[in-house]
Amino acid sequence: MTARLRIATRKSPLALWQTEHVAAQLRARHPGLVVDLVPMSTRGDEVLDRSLAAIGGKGLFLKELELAMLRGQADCAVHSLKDVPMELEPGFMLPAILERADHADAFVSNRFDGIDALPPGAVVGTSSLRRQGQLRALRPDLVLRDLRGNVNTRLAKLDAGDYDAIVLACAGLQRLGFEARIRARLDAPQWLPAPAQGAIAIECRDDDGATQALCGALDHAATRTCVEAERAMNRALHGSCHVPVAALARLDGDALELHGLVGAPHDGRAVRAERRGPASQAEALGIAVAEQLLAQGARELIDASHSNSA
Ligand SMILES: NCc1[nH]cc(CCC(=O)O)c1CC(=O)O
Repeated sequence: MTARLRIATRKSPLALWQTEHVAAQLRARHPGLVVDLVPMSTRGDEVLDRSLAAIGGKGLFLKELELAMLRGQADCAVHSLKDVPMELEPGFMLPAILERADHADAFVSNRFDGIDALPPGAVVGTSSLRRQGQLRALRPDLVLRDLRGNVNTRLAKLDAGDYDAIVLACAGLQRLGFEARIRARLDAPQWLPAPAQGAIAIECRDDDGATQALCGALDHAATRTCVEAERAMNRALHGSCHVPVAALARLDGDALELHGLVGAPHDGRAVRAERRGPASQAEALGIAVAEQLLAQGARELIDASHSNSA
């Protein structure tokens, strides 16, 4: 019998690119394996006129794909790990986290070279509270406007003249062939990405050993260690995904270094923390950095942005 693996995916160009990338790697690792894509539409993709928080959070992007796995229509699903809730649905696990691509955010503009070059009162598009908070902290004068939709849609809105600049993830732009649109990389330690930004994850049922064995071949241990610390920090700070939290862990031999930030999109306040620990204690490091942030008042900043995010 020919071994076959069906991968559920969202239909956005970035999701399809990422799933094709996983499929190609699986075929290379397992000669003879037949890998098919099962593209699906999710509520998170369809409802564009309301904020994600208002319609139920980022988990919406996963739900239909998880149902397909429960119904036996797909064996696994591919996600951007930064869009995966800190707590997975019971019955699911991540058999592989692929090697991280560029973790940084990108400043994209048709007129300006970077945040510092923006004139007073310039209009910057992003719906991410994390990006809004960091922009506000650097430049209280900027006008921040919502910008939703997939990467291609957001670039089109910039080109239509709706914004002076927008902020996107470098990884998504690079994957879709838009690397040339990156005017500046917004990078650590001044600017921090979303927890797990740039990392692709495969999700499957935790009772499906055959799929776990096939997908496990793509797991990248160093990336898993880093994102474990980042996600543990985020988990310790809140329950939902729609909060102004940023984190970046880097592995240097056996030493793991984690930078964390909580911002306030509305007034530009921000608290930061950083700490090093052994790679074997990634989760504890994440919790320790979260505690440092909470000791500086992070809870108040998170609650303030919640009450304003609708
Ligand atoms: N929020 C959507 C999303 N989810 C993952 C990426 C980029 C790819 C990645 O982080 O791996 C993007 C686009 C963006 O933030 O610009």
